[in-house]
Amino acid sequence: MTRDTRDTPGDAVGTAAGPATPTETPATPPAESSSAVGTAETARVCAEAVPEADGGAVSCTRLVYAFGDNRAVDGLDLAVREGEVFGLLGPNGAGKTTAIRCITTLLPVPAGMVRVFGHDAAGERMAVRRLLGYVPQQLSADSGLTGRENVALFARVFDVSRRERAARVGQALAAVGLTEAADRLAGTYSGGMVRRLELAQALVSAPRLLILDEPTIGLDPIARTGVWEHINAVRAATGMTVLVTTHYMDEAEQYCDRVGLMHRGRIRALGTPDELRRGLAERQGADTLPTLEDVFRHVAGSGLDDNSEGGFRDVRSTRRTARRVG
Ligand SMILES: Nc1ncnc2c1ncn2[C@@H]1O[C@H](COP(=O)(O)OP(=O)(O)OP(=O)(O)O)[C@@H](O)[C@H]1O
Repeated sequence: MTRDTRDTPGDAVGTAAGPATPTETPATPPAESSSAVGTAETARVCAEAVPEADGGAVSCTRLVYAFGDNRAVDGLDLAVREGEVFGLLGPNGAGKTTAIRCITTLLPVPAGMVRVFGHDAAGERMAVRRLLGYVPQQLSADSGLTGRENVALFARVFDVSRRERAARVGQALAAVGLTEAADRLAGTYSGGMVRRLELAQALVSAPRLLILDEPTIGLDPIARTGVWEHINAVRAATGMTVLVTTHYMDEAEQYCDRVGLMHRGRIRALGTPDELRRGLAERQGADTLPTLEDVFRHVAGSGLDDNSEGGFRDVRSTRRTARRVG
């Protein structure tokens, strides 16, 4: 198990480390993206894709983030409501991770606006970081430490008081079902246990917003279910908001209150999984209810077929993530 240097624990919890050094040029907001799938059909499906006025957990307004000429996030409007599980779906290279890294303050906000519980991610970075827990795609646990030591490390970075620390670490481990394995080296954990350990690391600060970037990638179905059960149990107990990216449509259907289908840097459709499926069935006059994947294909069109936005880097990243938890 190796550590990926793109997301260190400091990055992941976002208190000690500054944002990742940008290797990109700031972008200006797009008038209207040339890459947009700008059909009337899309416009109808996207009718809801406008941020709510206020009071939400996360709000992105015309967020743009570019790597050189590549607008990874291209005028993103997104509103996540307090207390919901919101799924950000999209093919490789859709811009999900980049958007999330702007929301977590690990990347700057070159154009547009990002707010987390009303705090400006550009101007109030520390306030934003204090409110969130983040499980990145890349490994954020150290195989040479025990589960308890890993979570304790995050508790220190999060500035959990020394008096409370041991109890909070124990609670976080218990919340993800790792009490018995807590004093074993993380290097001996299964893929599912590693993911639950990373969940405990993110939960130790009792965040109001938990952000998970592909939390179940590379896990078998039982381990995937286990991760979700623990997320849901914590959410039920605390009322925290969850923002999750996933490629798994079945997970989105089962566990997300609402989903945003992202493609080429923007949300192309937004709603509950059921609303999206029924909406497409109505538009197509279909007798049977389409799947969420059908909705996605309808919205993203041919862009999904060749994964045109997701090149070598994206595939490599996905495989590496899958391998390291497998
Ligand atoms: N550090 C980087 N340097 C250059 N280009 C990048 C970098 N990170 C992302 N990109 C590019 O930005 C675009 C969006 O990538 P991003 O990782 O945000 O997509 P994603 O939807 O999260 O994909 P995946 O599902 O594979 O994680 C892609 O074209 C990608 O190649």
